[in-house]
Amino acid sequence: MAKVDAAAIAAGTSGVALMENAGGAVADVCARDWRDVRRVLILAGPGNNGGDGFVAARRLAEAGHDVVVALAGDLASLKGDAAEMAERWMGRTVDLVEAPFGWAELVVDALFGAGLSRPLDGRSAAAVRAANDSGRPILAVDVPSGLDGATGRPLGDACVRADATVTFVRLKPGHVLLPGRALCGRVHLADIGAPDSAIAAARPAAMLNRPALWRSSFPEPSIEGHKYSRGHVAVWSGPPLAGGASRLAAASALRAGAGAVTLVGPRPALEHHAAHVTAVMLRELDPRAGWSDFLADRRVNAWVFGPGAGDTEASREALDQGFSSGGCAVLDADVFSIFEDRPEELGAAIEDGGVEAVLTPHEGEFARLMGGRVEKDASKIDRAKAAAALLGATVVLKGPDTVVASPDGRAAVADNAPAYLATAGAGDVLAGIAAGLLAQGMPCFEAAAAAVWLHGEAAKSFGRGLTADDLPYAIPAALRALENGDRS
Ligand SMILES: NC(=O)C1=CN([C@@H]2O[C@H](COP(=O)(O)OP(=O)(O)OC[C@H]3O[C@@H](n4cnc5c(N)ncnc54)[C@H](OP(=O)(O)O)[C@@H]3O)[C@@H](O)[C@H]2O)[C@@H](O)CC1
Ligand SMILES: Nc1ncnc2c1ncn2[C@@H]1O[C@H](COP(=O)(O)OP(=O)(O)O)[C@@H](O)[C@H]1O
Ligand SMILES: [K+]
Repeated sequence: MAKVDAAAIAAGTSGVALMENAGGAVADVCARDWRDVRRVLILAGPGNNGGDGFVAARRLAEAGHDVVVALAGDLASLKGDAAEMAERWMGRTVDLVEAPFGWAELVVDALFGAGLSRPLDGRSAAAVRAANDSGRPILAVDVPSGLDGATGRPLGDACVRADATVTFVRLKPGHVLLPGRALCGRVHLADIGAPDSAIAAARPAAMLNRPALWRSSFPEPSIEGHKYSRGHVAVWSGPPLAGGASRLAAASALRAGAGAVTLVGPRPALEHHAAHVTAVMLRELDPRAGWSDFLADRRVNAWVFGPGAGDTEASREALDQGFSSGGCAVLDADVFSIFEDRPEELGAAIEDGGVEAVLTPHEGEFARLMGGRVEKDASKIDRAKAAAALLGATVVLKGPDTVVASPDGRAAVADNAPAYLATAGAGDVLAGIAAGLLAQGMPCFEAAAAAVWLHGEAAKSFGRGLTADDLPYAIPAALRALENGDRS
């Protein structure tokens, strides 16, 4: 944002004009979201975030509100645009320690924004705690004070827990990554007049995972097609009594539009599968020919390995055969145990086999696979990107804020998964959807991002009470939402 602001100013929009628009947007949200509120307390910090607070104070007072500004530090030490805005504020200013929380009906947090560089301490930390404990609604300016906008994590113990946040120009990672997203409340994005050329000057760290990112490569069934032209997915089945995971993946690949899906495994496992599946095909693994022979069949376009696979000699051998067969693969679950603390070897196997791979670890599996190779304090976006670069594969780092990262540096963050998607087997469904899309020819990053979005929409369409068994049945509703262009 510093780059965008600087480029906007260089292109002729003054810093004061940007700040006026920023503070004005804050005042607009106060008036719109808190219609009946009259008494507004504004906590103003020592930098430009505080400057936005002074603008909001003036604009709210002009609109008839009773406003008090509680300033951290003294007026004389304000600089630049913030000093200018403080000068234009004619109302009451008190010291931060005297902030009248009991009097206020709404608190505007303009203490620290993008410039926060260290944990809050002393009076700022005390004011933040008092604001959180006051029971008054809090509207944060840019980011809740104490939150690191680049990572979505508080820098220290004290952090504002806002009911809403007004940010400017573009969302920051901290507005979508957890716990930041929860600390921001409702997020409003305001245009403050930074020209597009200024925005283009800064490369975004990531995009929100929305259909616009991948819609153009989403597969459409062709009237001239047949089941195999819609793609054939092979799912490796583990041993009997661990078959649920691979069955969920297989059913989901079919629902995502693959023309055919086959579960491949030892006969005792297939006997269990046979009691459950109908449209999914079953193929007994030929111990002499093996998994690679099945994959070599030209009609297999994507394979899934990991859900319910087991970390056994047989599955290690099959995984090796998979790598040497090449093709598109979704690697999940037990693959991360097999390659525990050996991501370089996994990356080499992917590269040597010429495999187009999508890896879908949750945080625990990610830590197991990567060992200490990725800096744990880095943002979830940067951790996923680092792993994608090291592995030469698309990495889907799952959770409430699933990040999809490509080795080419692109990243997308999902914000559409409902909390009740955290249910056993949901990850197996995601692996299956991704494989179904890969088999239909979608490139890895796009297939993974589309799968994550459909997974979240499917869960939402079903609602609470969702189990992973329900998820494949909910995929058609997500596909309809996509078709109807509900989201952009
Ligand atoms: N033209 C623009 O740029 C626009 C900017 N806009 C607004 O400006 C905000 C960014 O402003 P900013 O860069 O001045 O940073 P801000 O968040 O106010 O804090 C910096 C001050 O805090 C201090 N400080 C840091 N950590 C601290 C700590 N723990 N405890 C105590 N002090 C600490 C730091 O001191 P230092 O670290 O240098 O010692 C510095 O004095 C942005 O979020 C948006 O709201 C909009 O108006 C649009 C136009
Ligand atoms: N709090 C949450 N909110 C929304 N989605 C979540 C949350 N926690 C996990 N998920 C999603 O649920 C799925 C769980 O997958 P995973 O951890 O592999 O479980 P399993 O191995 O049981 O299938 C992932 O897609 C993940 O993104
Ligand atoms: K703030």
